[in-house]
Amino acid sequence: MGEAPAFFIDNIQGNISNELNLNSKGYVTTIDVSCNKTYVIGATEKESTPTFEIQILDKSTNKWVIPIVFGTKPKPSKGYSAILLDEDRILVIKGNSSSDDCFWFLEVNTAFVRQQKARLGTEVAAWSKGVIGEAEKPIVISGPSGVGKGTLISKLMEEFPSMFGFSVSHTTRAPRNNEQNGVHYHFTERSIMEKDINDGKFLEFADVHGNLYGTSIEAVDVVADGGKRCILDIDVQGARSVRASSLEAIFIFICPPSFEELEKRLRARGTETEEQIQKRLRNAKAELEQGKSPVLFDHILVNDNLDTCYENLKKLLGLSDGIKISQKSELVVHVPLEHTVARIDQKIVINCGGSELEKSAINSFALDLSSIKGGAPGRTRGLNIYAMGTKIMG
Ligand SMILES: Nc1nc2c(ncn2[C@@H]2O[C@H](COP(=O)(O)OP(=O)(O)O)[C@@H](O)[C@H]2O)c(=O)[nH]1
Ligand SMILES: Nc1ncnc2c1ncn2[C@@H]1O[C@H](COP(=O)(O)OP(=O)(O)O)[C@@H](O)[C@H]1O
Repeated sequence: MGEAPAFFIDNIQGNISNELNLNSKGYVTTIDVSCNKTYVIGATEKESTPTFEIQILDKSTNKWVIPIVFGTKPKPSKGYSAILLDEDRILVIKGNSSSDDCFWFLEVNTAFVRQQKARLGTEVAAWSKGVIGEAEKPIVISGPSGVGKGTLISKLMEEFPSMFGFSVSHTTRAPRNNEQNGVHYHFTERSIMEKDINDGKFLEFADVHGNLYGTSIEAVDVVADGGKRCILDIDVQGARSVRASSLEAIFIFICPPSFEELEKRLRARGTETEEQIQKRLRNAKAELEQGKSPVLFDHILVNDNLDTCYENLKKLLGLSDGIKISQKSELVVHVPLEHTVARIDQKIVINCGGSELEKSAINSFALDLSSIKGGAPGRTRGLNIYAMGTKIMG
């Protein structure tokens, strides 16, 4: 069992404040990581915009290093606690915040951080927001161009608007007449997308029909943040990449009743030139071969009659017996400015103090980190909260 104080310093003196260039309103926490590095996490209010800054003191050389920081930073509060977990990430608990915004992880030696350190040859840290509970498994839908993936997904989203959200992919292809940027795709340039891929922002990407397509980690997280189940419309290569990633999903392959029917639909849609249609049909042959793989896909649906196929899709998603009621708890825990934290194995005990009793029904609870998943550059999910030995969230 270790102990970490909840502390904030409102009058910083000496080398740390000089190096961090904090003004008098800054708040700073130091954490020793391994035996030779001290991480200084400082919240500043430069030009009235609060921000977090990070510096590392390498005790072996006695030098300060400013790391490249990935991920979305938390908005600083006036007090926070920090506790090192397994030498690879620091849990930062924001005071005066509720549980949908108070748990953040500063990753210092996770696989993602090590990968970026090796790529950039410099110190790297990465923020990841902690989220209570787990998101429902995303649904990956693949199949050749023109088979009806988009049509089926639109039907599902129309019938169950509060249940499903679409993962908006990035692509380098030009928008079609009816397509809106940010709704159907994020239309982008290859050089920008390649940089973001290198920065680790993509869950998967692939060259499809001569253009780059990819699912950003943010695209999937945004849907889960809204309490919805994410649907991905991606090609077979992308499905394979997601299968190999840490994201657990359900994989569905949509087949045409025949190759001739596929060609007919593609032409009837009227969105591609003859050259593009030929390219899509050539690729469809390979995709139909790979789509038969039971290792890759959990379900195969033949889209012959649209209504029948849609009913079958709903059936395998457990939706044919009416709308499923969301099991999400609405309970939110408040962590006050002054609190203490202590670590017991994979649990962090947060004591909010007696004075907060009236504000919060729970004045002491345990944050269970034994099932955390994901992490930078996305959210860290699977946190659970228990009050006085009783599980209340997650
Ligand atoms: N790997 C991958 N494939 C994608 C992504 N977004 C779309 N695709 C696939 O790219 C292919 C072409 O999509 P699109 O240009 O919209 O044409 P359509 O399938 O004929 O409607 C389809 O197989 C999509 O499933 C993505 O983010 N990643
Ligand atoms: N079962 C079906 N029978 C006939 N036409 C279909 C069927 N499903 C989809 N379509 C039509 O086929 C075309 C291609 O469908 P679309 O959803 O755009 O395919 P994808 O997203 O897989 O490329 C569209 O014009 C759509 O209306």
